[in-house]
Amino acid sequence: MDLLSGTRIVKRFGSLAVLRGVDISIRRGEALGVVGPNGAGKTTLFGVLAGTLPASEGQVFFEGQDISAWPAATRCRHGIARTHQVPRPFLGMSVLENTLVAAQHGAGMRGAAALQQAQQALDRVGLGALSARPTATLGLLDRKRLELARTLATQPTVLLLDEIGGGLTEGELHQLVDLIGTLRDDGLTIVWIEHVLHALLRVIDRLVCMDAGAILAEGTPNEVMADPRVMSAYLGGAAA
Ligand SMILES: Nc1ncnc2c1ncn2[C@@H]1O[C@H](COP(=O)(O)OP(=O)(O)OP(=O)(O)O)[C@@H](O)[C@H]1O
Repeated sequence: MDLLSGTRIVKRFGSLAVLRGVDISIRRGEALGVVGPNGAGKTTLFGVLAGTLPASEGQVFFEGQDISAWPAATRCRHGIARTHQVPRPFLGMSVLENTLVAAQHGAGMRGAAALQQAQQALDRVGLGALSARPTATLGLLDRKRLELARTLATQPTVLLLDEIGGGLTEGELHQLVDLIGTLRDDGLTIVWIEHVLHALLRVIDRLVCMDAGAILAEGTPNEVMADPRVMSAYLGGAAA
């Protein structure tokens, strides 16, 4: 059974149809990559799956249940967590405080349990020793780690990662990919939108390519990358 899926998802902004009947299935325990040219609708699809954007048409299912009407906070409590393309941690707070907020608001935890959950999430991403640091002093890789810790503190079943590799040096990206690989190996289901293809390919089992609000191709990474429609979508996107 799929862990998370969307059926015939349509999303319109006014008269603009940004998603045009997308069917997507995410299997429990898999790492699924999502690629596609700018404006393909990838982030919008994440919004619909996570519940921050209401779909205009279609349904979202999680663990066999129709969750289309669930608000984002309810979906988060049930284990659907996402990172954002532009993370917005509270810069005035410490690393631990930021993670604690996620444990409290995302997972509904309180007191010592929330604190323990936040500390474990920081240890898991390698930020345990920096928990007292003001968030504003973190470098980019550590901010990405913090973004992951904030999602882990909500006790997710599935992680939706939106271009978390952006802006890193090759060496930093390597470390981030290793970290995401350990989360996958721990059994988390991962859906990762990423333009940096070689990073994605080190983690994912399956790949989906979107273009113009629809799924153009899906399958093993090799199958999708060899699909001529995928190449022409990228060239078309670059020329646009
Ligand atoms: N709130 C909104 N109102 C109107 N149009 C929007 C809104 N959000 C997104 N769009 C449009 O929807 C289209 C798809 O955007 P989306 O961010 O989902 O694409 P994407 O595939 O994630 O692109 P990128 O790789 O550049 O992040 C774009 O044309 C974008 O301008």
